[in-house]
Amino acid sequence: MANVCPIPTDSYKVGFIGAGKMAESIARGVVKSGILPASRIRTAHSGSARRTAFESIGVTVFDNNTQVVEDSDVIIFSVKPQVVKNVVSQLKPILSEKKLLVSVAAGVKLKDVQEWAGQGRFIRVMPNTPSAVGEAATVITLGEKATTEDGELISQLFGAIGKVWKADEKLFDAVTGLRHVPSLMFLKQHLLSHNLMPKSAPVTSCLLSPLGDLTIEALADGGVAAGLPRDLALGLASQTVLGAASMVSCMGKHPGQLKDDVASPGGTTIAGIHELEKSGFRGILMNAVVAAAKRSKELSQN
Ligand SMILES: NC(=O)C1=CN([C@@H]2O[C@H](COP(=O)(O)OP(=O)(O)OC[C@H]3O[C@@H](n4cnc5c(N)ncnc54)[C@H](OP(=O)(O)O)[C@@H]3O)[C@@H](O)[C@H]2O)C=CC1
Ligand SMILES: O=C(O)[C@@H]1CCC=N1
Repeated sequence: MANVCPIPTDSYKVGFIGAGKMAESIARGVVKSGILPASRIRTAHSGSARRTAFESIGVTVFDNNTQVVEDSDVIIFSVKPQVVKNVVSQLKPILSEKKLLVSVAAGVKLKDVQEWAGQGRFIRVMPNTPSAVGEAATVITLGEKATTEDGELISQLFGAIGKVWKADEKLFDAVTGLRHVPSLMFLKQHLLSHNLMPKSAPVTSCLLSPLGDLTIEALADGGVAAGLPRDLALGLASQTVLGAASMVSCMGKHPGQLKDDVASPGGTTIAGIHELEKSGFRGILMNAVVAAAKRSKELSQN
């Protein structure tokens, strides 16, 4: 660790390589939390829509990745998993030991990014889009060259936008699987489409609680089946459901849009959603709501 240069904790700058939906969610949440001012966040993109999305929160948008790396202390790689290798390899000459490097790419192992970068202190982070509303469920793991101080800095940064767990990298596939099944978005979508919300609030609120409980328990069981310790699985499941509900309530976006923001082409989320749809998941929830509403009506007629 002789050459490690500590990141200046009260003045560090964060740069996103990849100005997409995940980077925007983190940047929005970080600025809103107050842990970093927008003036200490930067990214790069050539398209006007993505530039405007970041500029509207006060983030500096450069024209290229080199400017982002040169002007940042913490670099967050937030491009699609399929392009991480190219991007890291291209930036390799300027990824000095002074920088703290973070990857949020699903399914990309630390040993690979470390090899592509040739050097550097890497931390792998699996966040989710409720970062934007301060309700993320984030899991981090430290690469072999990252220091305890590096881990604390990243835990604090992501802790400002949600809950953070540290876990062994071998659990990351299971974490990703558990966290990206946006179940409550479907639930609310169908409560709304059946006019069961908000008019019949007593019925839906009675139902929402046990449906939420069952959803959390089922997600946690899935996490355990995929290899997560029960405590971690339950913590992630409950925070994920809370995050999904907060996004629907706070963002003013259609739940289907929020789901689309999470599902990458050929990615993990769409694979999970495909399974849910094959099992008739939305129909099951709709039937449960309609059956409970019908029973409530029967009881009121007694
Ligand atoms: N969305 C989510 O819920 C989550 C995503 N992740 C991970 O975050 C990463 C990003 O995902 P997400 O934000 O959804 O994807 P997006 O497609 O929204 O964002 C990726 C961005 O990277 C840009 N990009 C592509 N190539 C380059 C390049 N060479 N240099 C700089 N930027 C480039 C894209 O540009 P362009 O706009 O031109 O395509 C796009 O803006 C992925 O690795 C994913 O696994 C992790 C957890 C949750
Ligand atoms: O769907 C995907 O694969 C990405 C990674 C995690 C969330 N979205």
